[in-house]
Amino acid sequence: MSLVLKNLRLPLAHFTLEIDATLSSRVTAIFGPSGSGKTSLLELIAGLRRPASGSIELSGTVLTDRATHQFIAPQHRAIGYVPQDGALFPHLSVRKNLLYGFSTTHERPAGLSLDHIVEVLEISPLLDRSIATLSGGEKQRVALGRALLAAPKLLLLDEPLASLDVALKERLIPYLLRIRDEFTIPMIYVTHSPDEVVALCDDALILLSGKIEKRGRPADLFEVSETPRYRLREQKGRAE
Ligand SMILES: Nc1ncnc2c1ncn2[C@@H]1O[C@H](COP(=O)(O)OP(=O)(O)OP(=O)(O)O)[C@@H](O)[C@H]1O
Repeated sequence: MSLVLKNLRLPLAHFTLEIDATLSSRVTAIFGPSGSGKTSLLELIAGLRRPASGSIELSGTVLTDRATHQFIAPQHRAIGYVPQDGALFPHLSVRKNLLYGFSTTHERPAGLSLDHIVEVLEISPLLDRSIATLSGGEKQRVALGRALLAAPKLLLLDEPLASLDVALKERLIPYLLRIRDEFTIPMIYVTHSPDEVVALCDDALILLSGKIEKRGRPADLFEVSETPRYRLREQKGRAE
């Protein structure tokens, strides 16, 4: 996967988002303080917003180019976007939420079946429950499952663990590691947490007032005082 963000500009309330970067890692972190433009950047990539100038190309396909007036609508980008709140349909069952993404796609790589994703995310006991009855962590797993079932070429995750308590975060990290390692879907992962960057990501962009302040390998950008617990749990094959 190669995501080329070329001279992208998007004026926001207090600054202009200005990004020029090529992303090609398995998991790229976008890290930065609140209001630094992380969600706005994901929305540009998803096609929910249009840049004032610049272009976005995903593995050779132009998604947006202001100069040539090209613009592929969000539903035709093959990009899975899990916004901060998960955006599930609250009145539908877990199964129906999962199948919503499933029914809109045609091509399906091996492994991206309903049964396999339900197994990986351990959500089979939840299938007939309504979304309204789920905990925060269960909803996050269903939102991930729904996005995966649409067989995206790229998965955008906006602070998927932000609203969860520490214990639940630790329980969900192994599921994200499984997604990273079992499916070959690259991810862009927005977070405020250095721990999550180090546990999950191969490349990290630090955003400040809409500009890339720093970029590098997570271990070079963040101090890790001890081996992350997340990794140890994954190696034991535990994902409770
Ligand atoms: N539609 C908009 N028009 C103008 N300004 C906007 C718009 N949407 C967001 N902003 C502003 O742009 C800045 C960046 O917002 P954004 O949501 O991208 O930040 P963020 O880094 O994702 O923040 P958080 O970590 O709090 O979610 C903020 O100052 C926000 O108020």
